[in-house]
Amino acid sequence: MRTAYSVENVRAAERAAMARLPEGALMQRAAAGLAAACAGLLPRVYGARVVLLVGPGDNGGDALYAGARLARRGAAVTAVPADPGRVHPGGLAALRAAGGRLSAAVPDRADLVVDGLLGIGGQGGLRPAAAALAERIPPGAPVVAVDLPSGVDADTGEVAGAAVRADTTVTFGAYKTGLLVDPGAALAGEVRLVDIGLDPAALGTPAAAALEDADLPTLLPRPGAASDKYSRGVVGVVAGSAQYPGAAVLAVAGALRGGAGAVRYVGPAHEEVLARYPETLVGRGRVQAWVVGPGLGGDRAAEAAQALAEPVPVLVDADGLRGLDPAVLRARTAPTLLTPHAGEAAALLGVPRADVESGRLAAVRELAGRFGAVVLLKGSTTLVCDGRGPVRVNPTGTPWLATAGSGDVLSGLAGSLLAAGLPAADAASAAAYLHGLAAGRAAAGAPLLAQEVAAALPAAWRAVQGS
Ligand SMILES: NC(=O)C1=CN([C@@H]2O[C@H](COP(=O)(O)OP(=O)(O)OC[C@H]3O[C@@H](n4cnc5c(N)ncnc54)[C@H](OP(=O)(O)O)[C@@H]3O)[C@@H](O)[C@H]2O)[C@@H](O)CC1
Ligand SMILES: Nc1ncnc2c1ncn2[C@@H]1O[C@H](COP(=O)(O)OP(=O)(O)O)[C@@H](O)[C@H]1O
Ligand SMILES: [K+]
Repeated sequence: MRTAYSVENVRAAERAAMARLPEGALMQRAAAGLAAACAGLLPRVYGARVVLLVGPGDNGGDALYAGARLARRGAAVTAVPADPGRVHPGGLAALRAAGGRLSAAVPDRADLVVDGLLGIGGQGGLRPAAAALAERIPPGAPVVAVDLPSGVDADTGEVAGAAVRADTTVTFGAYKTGLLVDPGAALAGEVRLVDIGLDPAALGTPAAAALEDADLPTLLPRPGAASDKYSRGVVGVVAGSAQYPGAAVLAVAGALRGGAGAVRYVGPAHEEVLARYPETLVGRGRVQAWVVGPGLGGDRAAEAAQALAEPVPVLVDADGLRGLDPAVLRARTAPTLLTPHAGEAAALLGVPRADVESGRLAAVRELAGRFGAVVLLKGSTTLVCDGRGPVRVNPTGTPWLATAGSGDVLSGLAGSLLAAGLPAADAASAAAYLHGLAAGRAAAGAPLLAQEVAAALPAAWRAVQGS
């Protein structure tokens, strides 16, 4: 599990480390890691044109000390301060002593740009002087962000106004939440973590976590020698309509690949479902989890209400989410998993869709709290929140997944894992992980059909089991 921490917790761990280390040691470690990463990105350090964008705080200090190291190896280093009256004095002296120079304007050409405008001390959108420098980055120059791309909120990934788009982010001591969640994650590029000697215990509880391949084998169900189809779990799928029969087929496809022992389909599209998947049971009966919503069409609160009245885990998606009553969900004893995309989340919260897109972390937390449910918020970074532990951020996937029906496959898959007995947050995050992995493999750089995501699930499952 890759864990990320709040600024408050990172600051606390830094204070604890600083108390036992000589002054400036942490910044020197950060600068050494940063300089090494920059050197690795340059074909040759000697003679390379390196531009440092330098903010007024310690983030600028890191950039200046790293610049000094590169200058000592023969790079031509130019530092451009956002505020010439506020520059880290020690860093500036080090850069000057190493032969680096200061400039008021961003040079037109650079082999590497180091963004040291703002780190975890950034508040709100970039102020005009910093924004002006960010906008002057020479096109095509690789950009390395120091700790996080300036303009990205470290705790939420939110961006208010201008921000730096980095190819690589070198972050210190611990991942910050904003590096995992869009839009911040998309601006961070490849994130590298430099160990500066923070005590993991001093970091406290993570704010966010992302599964890795190695986490999956312990989460995914595996039938034992004595298993039968019922003990593996039966998942019921209430999906599809005359208008959207395909949603039923796709949700059943996901469910069949998800580890339950049997899939029971309830709805009008049974002929289409059976034609494609004769393995499916048809009609109501006992289940260990319900999936309600994909392709139901219109306002179908009644279907959702019927499933929610049973004391088994229920996943509610798509049309099933309309008009959901928080009081009904809060009164349930079995887990509820909601899987909205940004538009559905906005409708549930009564806010514009753009607010959810720009504040995904806040939205998923608010939904989980308000509905007393586990919430999987779909999108470019899928988030899972159970209202208690760290928010899970899904690291797999591809923009090719933004194709009709792929969410139906995800619902079936997650519901199947619920039926197999996984806790709702684990079912949701494991499903999102496998779904994204399968999509990436199946797309391989070309347009993707939702049914191909379902077909690629077994290979994704095998791949993580072998990790
Ligand atoms: N602590 C440690 O042990 C270690 C810390 N390390 C490094 O320190 C970084 C944190 O440094 P930091 O605390 O000095 O904050 P930083 O990110 O440089 O920004 C603060 C400055 O920016 C300004 N400012 C704020 N918002 C702004 C905006 N929107 N637009 C424009 N300006 C804005 C703000 O101005 P003020 O509000 O005071 O007027 C203040 O002057 C951290 O990310 C890591 O890189 C590493 O060396 C490892 C060891
Ligand atoms: N830009 C994107 N990058 C990666 N994945 C995406 C992106 N946009 C959407 N997705 C994923 O694609 C799926 C779309 O689901 P959904 O919106 O419910 O579509 P549908 O209702 O057509 O099935 C979700 O798993 C979502 O996380
Ligand atoms: K930065």
